[in-house]
Amino acid sequence: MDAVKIVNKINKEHGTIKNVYFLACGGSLVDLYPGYYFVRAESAVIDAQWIPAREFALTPPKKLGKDSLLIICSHSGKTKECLEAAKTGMDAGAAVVTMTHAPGSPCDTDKWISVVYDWAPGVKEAEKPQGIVLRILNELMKVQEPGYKLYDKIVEGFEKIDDVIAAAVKDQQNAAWLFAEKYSEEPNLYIMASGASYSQAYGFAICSLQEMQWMDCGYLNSAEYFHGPFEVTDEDHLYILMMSRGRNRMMDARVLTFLEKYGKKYEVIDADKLGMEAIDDSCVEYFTPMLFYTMTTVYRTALQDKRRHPLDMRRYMGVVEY
Ligand SMILES: O=P(O)(O)OC[C@H]1O[C@](O)(CO)[C@@H](O)[C@@H]1O
Repeated sequence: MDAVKIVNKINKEHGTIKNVYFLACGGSLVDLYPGYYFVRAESAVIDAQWIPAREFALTPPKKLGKDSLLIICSHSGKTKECLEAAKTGMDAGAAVVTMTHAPGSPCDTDKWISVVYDWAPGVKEAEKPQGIVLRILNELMKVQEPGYKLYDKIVEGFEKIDDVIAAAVKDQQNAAWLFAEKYSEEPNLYIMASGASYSQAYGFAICSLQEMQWMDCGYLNSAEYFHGPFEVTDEDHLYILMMSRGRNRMMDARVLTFLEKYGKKYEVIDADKLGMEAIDDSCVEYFTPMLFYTMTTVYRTALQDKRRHPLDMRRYMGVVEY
């Protein structure tokens, strides 16, 4: 994927981009959240919105127009909500970029800018949806914002993240097996994280556990835990806390302090203990969701093996009409 080429084309055809809409469904929507969060936190000129694709098409923002950019992801390339969102953007004159794993699918068309990504083991983070988005945004902000300072550190981060994640998998594997051994039959659990990594609490819950394991669970932003949800905390409730590295870590740390005092069953996946200090502090929070995504695959595979519940087994999705 050539991010410079993509941004040059957008720049030539649309001028300055003033708002970016991140649109998809389910797991693909999860992949777009860190990019949305990045623009929201780092850009002085661009507004960002992260919206389920169908909602976007039904209630398109009034601001949508030529100076808008849509970033859409559909792994299968044929989810109708995503195609509908792309059409809504095209009709409004916006720039549209789609990412898909399926070459030749309806998403992969020359009607708009289409990126086809690989998803095989060993594919670098820079070439997977989260990385593709961050690279495009890094180029876009470099071109549009003279005061933008993170460019080089992000490029450097991509050189390091794959090794960090590979080592982290080895370090966390045993903990994941033990977690599955202990909690495979747990009736309910909560997943917490914050900042850009909140996406991974959401994805862990809705994709890995609800969809792939049919396990009852909820997701929470660590920032919200003390505003209601903590009232259910006791020695019986089970939590998974993904502790980020970066500015938002203090919110996860506050949750941990509370769980240590009032809870008993909690699993901590800690970016600070998994090598993320290799990435520069100025941008590490935008790489941490890549680490946590891989961690969710380690935990869900451990659960699959222990529970003898195949990750690909579905009773509704793609099986019945809905
Ligand atoms: O990424 P796609 O192909 O548009 O598909 C979205 C669907 O795939 C999942 O992300 C994973 O099965 C679902 O959450 C969602 O319904």
